[in-house]
Amino acid sequence: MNYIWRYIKRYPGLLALDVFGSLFFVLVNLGLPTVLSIMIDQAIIPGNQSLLFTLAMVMLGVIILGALGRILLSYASSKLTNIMIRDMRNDIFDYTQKFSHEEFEKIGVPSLVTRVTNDAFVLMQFAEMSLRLGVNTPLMFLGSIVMIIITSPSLAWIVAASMPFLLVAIYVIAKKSRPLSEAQQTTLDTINQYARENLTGLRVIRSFAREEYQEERFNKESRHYSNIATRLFKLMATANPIFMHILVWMIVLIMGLSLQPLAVGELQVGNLVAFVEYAFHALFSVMMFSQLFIMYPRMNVSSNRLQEIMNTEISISVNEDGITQTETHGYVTFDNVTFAYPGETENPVLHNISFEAKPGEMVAFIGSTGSGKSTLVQLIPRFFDVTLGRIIIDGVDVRDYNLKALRQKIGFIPQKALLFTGTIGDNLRYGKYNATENELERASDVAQASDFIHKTQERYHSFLAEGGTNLSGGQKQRLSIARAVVKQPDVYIFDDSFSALDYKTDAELRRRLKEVTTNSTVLVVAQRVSSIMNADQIIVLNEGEIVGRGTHEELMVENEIYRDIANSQIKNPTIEE
Ligand SMILES: Nc1ncnc2c1ncn2[C@@H]1O[C@H](COP(=O)(O)OP(=O)(O)OP(=O)(O)O)[C@@H](O)[C@H]1O
Repeated sequence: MNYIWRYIKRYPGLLALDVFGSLFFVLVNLGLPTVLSIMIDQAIIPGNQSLLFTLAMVMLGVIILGALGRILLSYASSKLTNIMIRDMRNDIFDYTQKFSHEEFEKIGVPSLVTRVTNDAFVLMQFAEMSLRLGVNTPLMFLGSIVMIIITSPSLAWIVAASMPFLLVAIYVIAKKSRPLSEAQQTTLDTINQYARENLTGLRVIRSFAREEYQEERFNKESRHYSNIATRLFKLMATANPIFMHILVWMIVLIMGLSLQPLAVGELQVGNLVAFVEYAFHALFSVMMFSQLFIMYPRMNVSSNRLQEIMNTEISISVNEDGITQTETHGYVTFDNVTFAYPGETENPVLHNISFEAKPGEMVAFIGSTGSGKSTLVQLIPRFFDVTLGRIIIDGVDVRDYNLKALRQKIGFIPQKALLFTGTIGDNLRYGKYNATENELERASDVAQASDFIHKTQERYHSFLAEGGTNLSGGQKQRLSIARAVVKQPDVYIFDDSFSALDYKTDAELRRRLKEVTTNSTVLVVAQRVSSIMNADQIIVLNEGEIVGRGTHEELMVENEIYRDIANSQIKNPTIEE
């Protein structure tokens, strides 16, 4: 509730309008039974036509005012909830932008999506309901109780006696709904996860002919969700008949016990009608308010899930006041770096890594799969922070930089090329939004991407489908390399980014890259010896440790692991450039 209130109180004007609409609505609705009572007792029964007409006009006026109050209330509550949810979603989105990989892994991307969409929607429903019912139902209840006592104190106990039945029913329903709501949201996370996996992994699923397995897995979870939802709906559906039952019994009791006071003239017919109406309003207010109470656990679950995002501590801060300028550009030093993935401190995946690289140099990393090559280079832009030791760029520990300034220095080309929806030009300008077409042309030329770009009808204006699915793996990799070249970073990091290229293109691309990287440091993770044999320094990793370093020629003589890797590949004649 606090979480919703934090957003709603930002708009006091709309909140005041909501309260005003509620007050108006309550006053008008409390007035109606009294007008009706006067109408029956003083106009209809004595046959006073002119008073009847006057009171009918008063009633019409009251009804119109009531409708205006309701319109005002609906306007204020829906506008306020819409603004609230917009602000809430924006805040979450902005906050998650600052998340490091650790935070994303902790919550999980599918769960984040469910939270921002579904959980936020639950909060929106609750907020709208609270604004619509939160003020007018308690007021209506109190007002009705006062009017009940005024109208017929001798019958008031019947209303009081009905209340405990109503309150117990509300409590039981709310209590039972909480675990169901929790289970519902968690199941939705899993459904979302399966749907994502299914859509992104469509080709693999089809090639392994595992559609049925996927379907079964998805259907199972879907059935589970549907079962929970049905139980929840059934529970909610029982609420209304129970409430109506209590209401009807109360009215029957009032009618039965009113015969005696009516007979002796203690009670007028009009008063009785007004009394029944006030009793109805009192119970109905509790019933309406109970909807909030019943929905509260569900809202609470969703609110906790959203607050969990906002309360997640960001392990790698943006460091706004960090260093933004350095004298040199591109000097990289690993000083005794040890790294363990968060939560796995017992088993570091990198041990005591030290090396240096300077502008104009190419340092390459090779080793068996899982030896820690990708992890090592991901520490430079601080996707994760080192556990022990330091990484120094241009004389400054990476943790002391303003994060944006640090990443500005780096051109990271990931293992899996990722492009965004938009034109080829938009994608190439991702790291330098004001790059000219000439710059794009040059970068594409270096990245061996010009040929296929020129073959497209609109060249740099050609549209790429989501994730670049209308391109081949090699084309995506070349565009991803061109994107980094456009940025002209101080440090290039190629994380196995040549793997989808044929040997000839790979060799030509590396030759051309030299032209644009004379003042930059190039770090290359590779599986193919041919991609790195011209490196100034090759670092051989094994199980997270450096087990060899030197040039290709030196390592071929001195290092058995390197020699084994190279020999297994040199059997392929195309390796020779
Ligand atoms: N996000 C992660 N959380 C926990 N452990 C991880 C994570 N990513 C990688 N690892 C582990 O870290 C080790 C090194 O992985 P890394 O991806 O750096 O190896 P690599 O040498 O780049 O392998 P490859 O050549 O197959 O890409 C592996 O044992 C891997 O299981």
